[in-house]
Amino acid sequence: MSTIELLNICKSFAGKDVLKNINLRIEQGQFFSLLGPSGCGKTTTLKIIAGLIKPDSGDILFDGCSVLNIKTEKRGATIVFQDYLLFPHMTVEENIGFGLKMTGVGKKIRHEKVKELMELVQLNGYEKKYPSEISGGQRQRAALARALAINPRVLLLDEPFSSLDERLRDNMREFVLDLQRRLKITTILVTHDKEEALMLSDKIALMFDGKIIQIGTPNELYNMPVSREAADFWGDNNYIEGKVEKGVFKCCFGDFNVGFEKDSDVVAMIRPEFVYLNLNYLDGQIKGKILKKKYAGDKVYYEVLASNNILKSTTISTNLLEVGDEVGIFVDFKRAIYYLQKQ
Ligand SMILES: Nc1ncnc2c1ncn2[C@@H]1O[C@H](COP(=O)(O)OP(=O)(O)OP(=O)(O)O)[C@@H](O)[C@H]1O
Repeated sequence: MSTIELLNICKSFAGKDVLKNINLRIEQGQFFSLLGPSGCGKTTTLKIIAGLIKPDSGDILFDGCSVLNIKTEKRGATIVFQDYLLFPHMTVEENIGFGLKMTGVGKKIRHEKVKELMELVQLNGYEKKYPSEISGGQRQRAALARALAINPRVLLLDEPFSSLDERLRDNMREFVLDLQRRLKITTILVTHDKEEALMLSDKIALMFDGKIIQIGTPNELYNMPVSREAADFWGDNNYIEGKVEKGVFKCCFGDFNVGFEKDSDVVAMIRPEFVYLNLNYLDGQIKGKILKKKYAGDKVYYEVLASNNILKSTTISTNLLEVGDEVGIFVDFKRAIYYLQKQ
C-alpha cells in the first residue's frame, strides 16, 4: 500500500508538451482512474509513476518520499498493459513466478506463492498451459497475478479491459475491483471508457491535452463538471444562454424558477436526460416539434425544435414519439449547471 503524489510533473516529447504541470494525490488503498481522450497523456503519467519514463521536471512521492531517482524494479509499481505482455514461451506458472525468480526468491517459497496467486485469480489447473492455450480473460488474470507476485506498493493498469469482449470485460472489471478491495492495494487505472471509470473508481482525474481539468468522486465528475469542456466529455449536452435574476432563470424558452440567487449572465448546461417530452402539451411546458430520432435499444435520442433552438432529449425506449410529432417539453432547470458567461 502507498500514497502516491505527483508534484508539478512536466514532460515533452520532441518539443511537444505532453504533460503540463500535473499535480495528483492518490490515497493509500484508493482505486484511482486517469480518464481522458486518446493522446491526452494518461499512459505517459502512468509510466512516469512506474519509473519507465523520467519527467522533465517535478517530483513523484511514494508515502512522502521522492522516488524520482529510484529505478523501476525498486519502486514497487507494476504495470499491467492491455496486451498482457505474458512471455509466450513460458507456462502460466512460470510467467507468474518470473518476477519472484528475478528477485532471487527460492524455489520452494516461489512455488507456494505462485500456488496462492493462481488461487487468487482463479487459474488453478492451468499451471502448465502456455499463454496461447488459454483465453483472453485467463491471460489477463495471469498477467494480474504476475504483477501481484512481487507485492507491489501500487498496481498500475493501462486500459486492461479494452481488448476484451463486452461480457468478459464486465466480469474482469468486477473481478479486479473485488481483488483490489480485498488486497487494499493502491491502484491506478488508465482508461478512456467513461462508464468503466465511473463504476470502478473511488476518485477520477479527468485529463485533457496534458492537463488535469477535474479531480473528484465519480458522482462529482458526472454531476458537477467544472467547465463546459468537462461536461461535454460525458456526452452531448444542451447549453442555453440566459440571465438569472432573483432566483429566476430567464431565457428564450421563458422564465423558470431555479432557486439560484446570484444575479448574473449564465449558460445553463442541461443533460438530455433532464429534458422530458410528451405528446400532450401541458400548460407551462415549451412547445416543440421532433426533428430527429435515434433508436438505441434501451434509449432513444431525440432532437426537438423549440423557439428556433434545438433541444436534445434522451428517454428510455418505452417512449413512442416520432419525427414530426408536436410535443410538450419540460426542461428540469433545477437540474441544470449554470456557468457564468464569459465577459
Ligand atoms: N515515446 C514517445 N515519443 C514521442 N511521443 C510520445 C511518446 N509517448 C507518447 N507520446 C505522445 O504523447 C502524447 C500522449 O501520449 P499517451 O500515450 O500518454 O496518451 P494516452 O492519453 O495514454 O493515449 P491513449 O489512450 O491513446 O493510449 C501523444 O501525443 C503521444 O503521441
